[in-house]
Amino acid sequence: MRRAFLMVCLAASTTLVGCGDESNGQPAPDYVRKIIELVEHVENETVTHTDAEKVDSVGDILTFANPVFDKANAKQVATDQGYCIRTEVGKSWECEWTMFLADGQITVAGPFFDTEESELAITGGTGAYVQASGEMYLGFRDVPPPKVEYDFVYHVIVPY
Ligand SMILES: CC/C=C\C[C@@H]1C(=O)C=C[C@@H]1CCCCCCCC(=O)O
Repeated sequence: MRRAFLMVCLAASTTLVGCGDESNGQPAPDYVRKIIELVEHVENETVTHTDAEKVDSVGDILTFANPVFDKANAKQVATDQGYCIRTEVGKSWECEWTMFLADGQITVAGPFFDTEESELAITGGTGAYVQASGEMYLGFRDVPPPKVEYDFVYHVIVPY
């Protein structure tokens, strides 16, 4: 049974499709891995300060809702919205946000570091991304001020 399952599983596999383990004797659901590369343009962000006298303090809340472009940074393909809470002044924030793509939503949670790139966990999704998991890499893009753009690379795992 296990051998037959593995053969079917391997036969169905491509670089994007995998098979789970059989820990309880039953074939685990297959899954699709997808890499989605996007460029976020920071256009709408607001910081609500917990201490009106300071520009940066623990507990500050940053909310945002931005347009998101394709990998070539040529065409808008999505929007996002979310928030981050300041956890360590000058160093890090903790964030949650939703990416709205044409075929569904992807949610993430995790850190944003002021001077380092970060990885966030994919926490779920809707539409084509129901039960999504995986991780998202956030990278800084070198663009002339006052522009701010981020690379968002989603490594999504979706059962099918
Ligand atoms: C300038 C950063 C603006 C938007 C938020 C980012 C985004 O769109 C997705 C994740 C980012 C989270 C940024 C958290 C903190 C940035 C601090 C910038 C500031 O103090 O104004």
